[in-house]
Amino acid sequence: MGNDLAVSVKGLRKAYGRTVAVESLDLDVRRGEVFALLGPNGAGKTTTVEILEGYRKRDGGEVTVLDHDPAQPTAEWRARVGIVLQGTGEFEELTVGELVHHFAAFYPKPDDPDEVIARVGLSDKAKARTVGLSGGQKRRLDVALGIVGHPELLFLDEPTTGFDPEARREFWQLIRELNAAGTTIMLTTHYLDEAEALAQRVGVIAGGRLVEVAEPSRLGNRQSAPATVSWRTPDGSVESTASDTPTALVTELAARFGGEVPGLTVTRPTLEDVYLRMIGAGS
Ligand SMILES: Nc1ncnc2c1ncn2[C@@H]1O[C@H](COP(=O)(O)OP(=O)(O)OP(=O)(O)O)[C@@H](O)[C@H]1O
Repeated sequence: MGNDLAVSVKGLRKAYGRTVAVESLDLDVRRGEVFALLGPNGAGKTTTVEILEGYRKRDGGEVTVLDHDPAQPTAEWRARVGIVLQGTGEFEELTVGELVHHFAAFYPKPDDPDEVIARVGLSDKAKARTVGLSGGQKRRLDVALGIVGHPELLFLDEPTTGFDPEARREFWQLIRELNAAGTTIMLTTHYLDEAEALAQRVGVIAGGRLVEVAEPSRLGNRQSAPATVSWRTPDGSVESTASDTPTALVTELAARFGGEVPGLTVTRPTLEDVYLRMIGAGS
């Protein structure tokens, strides 16, 4: 059947000896979406993603990636899946241009390597040896190598770790452009703002199990969680109340104060608040 899921996982299990890394994991990634997998260190993200990429064997469960079982990878299937690896140090003597052209040759229908280099913002470094690139530039090169084969599905493992704020913003823009051009993207990240900025849906994994999948704004019922309304009382102390109807409360406060409410703030739980609660680390 023509499938609208790029990734389908049911009851995935993987153990390393006595360490159960992933247990009873169900997960879907829809074609065309950016899906972010969030979770603390050791949660099972890399294990899961490497099983999906066809680089680790699972112990149990059903897994389909682009209508194919990744435990039986074929060259044709691999060409449809892009993987952004962390660093390709063994090619340090090659230039950026040489390396991207070299990788393009592995694929049946690659994109134009020079266009890919431009898309990741490395045109002015095309003739530079990769050994001399900065950390952020190396990461862009990793992305170029991951996308030059024109993948339908792209895996990114912690793509912006070590980036400065400007490089992160530029990288996010690149991911959005790839996604707008039709690439399905699955990324793992420790950055909640990154998941919120990029992903249509976020999966939170903890202790090898999927705790929740939701749009970032809906995670942990964030939107409908009570708001905390705070204000300063006439004696100078700060009063705080959790309220399901903050607008009504603010209106009442405005009437009580005859206009401006001193020190007024209205907040809802941040993505970080609900995330920390989910993984059992909240205060
Ligand atoms: N090759 C391996 N051999 C033995 N244990 C492993 C191996 N790979 C992972 N593990 C264990 O499996 C569990 C899940 O690890 P995994 O690398 O999948 O987590 P992660 O969510 O990617 O973590 P991080 O955010 O730190 O990268 C951990 O307890 C880890 O120690």
